[in-house]
Amino acid sequence: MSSVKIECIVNENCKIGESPVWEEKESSLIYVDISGKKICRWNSFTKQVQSVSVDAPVSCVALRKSGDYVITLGTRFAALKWKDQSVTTIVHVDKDKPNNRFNDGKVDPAGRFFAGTMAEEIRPAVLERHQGALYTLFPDHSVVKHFDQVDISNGLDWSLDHKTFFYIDSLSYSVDAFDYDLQTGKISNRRNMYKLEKEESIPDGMCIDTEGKLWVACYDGGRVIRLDPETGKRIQTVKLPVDKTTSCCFGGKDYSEMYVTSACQGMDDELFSRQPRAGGIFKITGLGVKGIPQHSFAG
Ligand SMILES: O=C(O)[C@H](O)[C@@H](O)[C@H](O)[C@H](O)CO
Ligand SMILES: [Zn+2]
Repeated sequence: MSSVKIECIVNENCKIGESPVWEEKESSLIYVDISGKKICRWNSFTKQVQSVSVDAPVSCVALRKSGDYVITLGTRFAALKWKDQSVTTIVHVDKDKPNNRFNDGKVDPAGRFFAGTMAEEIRPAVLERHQGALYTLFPDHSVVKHFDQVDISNGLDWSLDHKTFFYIDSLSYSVDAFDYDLQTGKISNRRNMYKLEKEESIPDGMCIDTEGKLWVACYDGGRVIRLDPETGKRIQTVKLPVDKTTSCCFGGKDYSEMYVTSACQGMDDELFSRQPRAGGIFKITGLGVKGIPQHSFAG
């Protein structure tokens, strides 16, 4: 019955590919290579990748209402103008933590940019613990810290009714839920929604589909899993030909395709020779579900 097909659409070895975002107006997939320090744009018509190099780890990219993009660069929220390849700092966070950098981020349904930080890794998943925090950049460029003590700030998306915020601190091996107040952007009432099984390894990026189910990329698990937040159960597993799957988003025509980023940093030669597509970008078709367009930062 299943006609799930997986294709490597960008056969380049991102060190840490992350933050895939479908940009409808360009029919393109935007993503970053965190330690490769670049923002990339894959055009679905030409199949070509353009990129902008920056001077620090760039951990996520989001669309901006006024056009162009917002990014998290080192410990800064910044604006990126694609044409002139110019980057301007909006706000600096974690100023007292020189070893920190931002990690995953996403824009909420009201146009606020959420992103969290972490200590720089010594090697994958090995880092000074509890150094990260979760922040929101509001459209007026003010910043709020929601909580700290985070290991690796990841995941994040909102339920379709905007009443729940889903979040991952990777080293907790769980997907958490919060109550969400869309009016204020406040989160409360943290609880565990799903605990990863051993072979699923480390939860990383995630996205929601039009049925309200969550798709989580499993770092070192070589898969994306589909979770039902109502029951806290896994309902589907899709395996990929690389272990270090980092994040996922829906895109393409009608948002019926899933795009998955991956990483190769920290792999030894033996593993790399068995997984030469590590760090590539993958497209999954035939899932039979669709996603929703990403929100744009309103500031
Ligand atoms: O992509 C990210 O979110 C982090 O920046 C990565 O470094 C991995 O998640 C981490 O290595 C897994 O533990
Ligand atoms: Zn991540």
